[in-house]
Amino acid sequence: MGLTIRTLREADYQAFGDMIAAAFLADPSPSDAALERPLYDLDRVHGVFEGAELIGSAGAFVRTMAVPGAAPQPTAAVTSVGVKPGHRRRGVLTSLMRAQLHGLHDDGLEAVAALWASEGAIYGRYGYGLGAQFTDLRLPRGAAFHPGVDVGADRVREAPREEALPLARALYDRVAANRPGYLNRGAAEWEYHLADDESHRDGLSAYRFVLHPRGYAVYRVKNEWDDRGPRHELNVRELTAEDDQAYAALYRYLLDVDLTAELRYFTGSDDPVFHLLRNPRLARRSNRDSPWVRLVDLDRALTGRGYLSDVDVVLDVTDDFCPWNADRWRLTVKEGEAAVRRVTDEPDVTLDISALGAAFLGGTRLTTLARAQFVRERRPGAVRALSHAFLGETAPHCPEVF
Ligand SMILES: CC(=O)SCCNC(=O)CCNC(=O)[C@H](O)C(C)(C)COP(=O)(O)OP(=O)(O)OC[C@H]1O[C@@H](n2cnc3c(N)ncnc32)[C@H](O)[C@@H]1OP(=O)(O)O
Repeated sequence: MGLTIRTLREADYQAFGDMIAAAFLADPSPSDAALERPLYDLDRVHGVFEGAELIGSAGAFVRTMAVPGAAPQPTAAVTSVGVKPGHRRRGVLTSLMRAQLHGLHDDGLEAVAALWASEGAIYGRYGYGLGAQFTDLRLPRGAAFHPGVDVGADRVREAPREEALPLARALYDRVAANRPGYLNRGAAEWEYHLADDESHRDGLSAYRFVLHPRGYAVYRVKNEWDDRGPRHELNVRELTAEDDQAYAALYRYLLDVDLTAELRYFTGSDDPVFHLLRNPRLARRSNRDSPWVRLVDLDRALTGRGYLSDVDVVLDVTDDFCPWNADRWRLTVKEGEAAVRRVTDEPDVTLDISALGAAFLGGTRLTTLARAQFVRERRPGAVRALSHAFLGETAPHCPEVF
């Protein structure tokens, strides 16, 4: 039977939830389906049907994402990608990715798409590059800071969710725009991000909220007792602060919670807490990939971010999946202003669109990608100059999975 592809309608929502659950080897959850419904604009979820049966989907939330040196950019936050078991390796995902990326290009709203990949080998073929890495960080309770650390005198206190959430939201809005990789969050996104009924806790406690006048943290506790007593694990969901003193004060508080043995936090790869420690070797860190970034429209994406230095290079870009990007482009950054135009000049650098996606948030160096043979230099010095211009002041990080 032939396959058809179209965007979803309200009547498809239940089948969509059931199909995604089946794809992720989970059981359908009516409460999750209700929680997630406000997040979706079904016009932006593509479905593949075999006859009347929905067998695959790919959605995109409309969000903005902070980028280096410029205002946040509208970003397609790609989500709910799945194909039913039994229908795989017949090209369904490829047809979904094509419909989605070509649709985004036609709509002209978002020049960039980003996603969290379930498996690392899936999205490179569609022009996504590894845009950031996050760190699974573990610190032992009580780990001391170096003697120069100032945690200030402001009180850090715990507060009920109803009191803490509005303050956390306001604070997040103030800082997120300047943190590459952070997404804007409306009420529905906050509800989803901090969903706290039993099924979301994975055996851990309810969320606890910690407030500082210029920051907040949210954590859960995994209870564990052994023959030497309590060895609870404090799982930080989010720690956000407006300045370095508040940041250090919140970490100090979390590191000193009685009964715990270890703090665990999926944090940014350059989280400065490593340098706050008197003995940095106490930190155990392992890095993972995500989010992955895809330039939907190269010229709009590259002019929508800032650059660390001026540069003038001709890029020869390949893009098998979105052919409108495959061309020679001159990127000129002068006094912080970027211009991008199609040219026929000899190229300085040859690269695939996925390398530009990887470098877009300012965390993955193009010089590193050149050493990994994703980027080829045609004019000596061109990759170094381009790589420097792309760097951000901090490593990008996306503190939420979408
Ligand atoms: C943003 C997100 O939501 S990430 C979540 C992605 N979803 C999941 O992981 C749920 C479980 N998995 C699935 O639903 C499916 O296996 C999918 C969506 C990953 C792939 O769907 P399929 O329809 O089987 O993919 P399709 O047949 O179009 O494959 C396209 C290519 O990708 C490759 N591919 C597909 N899945 C994988 C994978 N998990 N790892 C490596 N390669 C893969 C295929 O081999 C094929 O390669 P080829 O073009 O060289 O032949």
